[in-house]
Amino acid sequence: MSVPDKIYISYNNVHKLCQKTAQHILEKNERPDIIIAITGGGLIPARIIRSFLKVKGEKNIPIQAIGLSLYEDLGLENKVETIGKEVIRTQWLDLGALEKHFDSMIGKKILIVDEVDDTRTTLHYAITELQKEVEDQQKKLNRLNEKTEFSIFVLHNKDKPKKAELPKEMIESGHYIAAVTVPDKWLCYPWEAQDIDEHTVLSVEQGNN
Ligand SMILES: O=P(O)(O)OC[C@H]1O[C@H](OP(=O)(O)OP(=O)(O)O)[C@H](O)[C@@H]1O
Repeated sequence: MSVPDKIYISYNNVHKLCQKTAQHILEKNERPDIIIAITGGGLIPARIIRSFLKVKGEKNIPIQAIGLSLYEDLGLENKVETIGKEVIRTQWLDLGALEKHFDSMIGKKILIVDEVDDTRTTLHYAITELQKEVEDQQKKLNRLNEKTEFSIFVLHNKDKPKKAELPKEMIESGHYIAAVTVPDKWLCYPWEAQDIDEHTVLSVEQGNN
């Protein structure tokens, strides 16, 4: 069967992919302490997976949002080709708010959530900068021996050559989780739909419900 040019994804499908991933994370006993959503596409999956990661007697997992945009998407001129510089921060962690839950991010399990891993530029930037953030805290507090565990969850990983890498040990240890790997096609998410009823019908026809 040929792959359609556009892949339609319903809200139901997003919900179930989050549920499946949460079960997987809980089975591995790796419930995160903090969820970091990459806005805007990571927000809805982050909120849904939090419900499925809820455990009786435990507090809700705090969600922090970071905003990352690719230069090309912002239409800026003088684009610098260096990886990392292709991304700009439009929003960053609120460490003050996090400190209401924990003393720091050091030693915590941190789940980064986005909807799609396309060229991997955004995720590479996110993990690199978040690791730096923790290292800075470790140096400041002289707590260099504690291990902070980062994981990534995306709904879809596009099967294509990537422009940037993720840490090798993250992939090898199963801390990179893509609920589905899809061909390099246009992904139509429900939150972008102008006509959600038609969108849902199309996604059901493609089996994405
Ligand atoms: O793997 P990459 O090539 O880096 O692309 C993936 C990123 O692109 C999209 O963000 P976008 O900037 O379109 O913003 P949005 O999430 O607000 O839609 C998506 O949400 C990812 O964050």
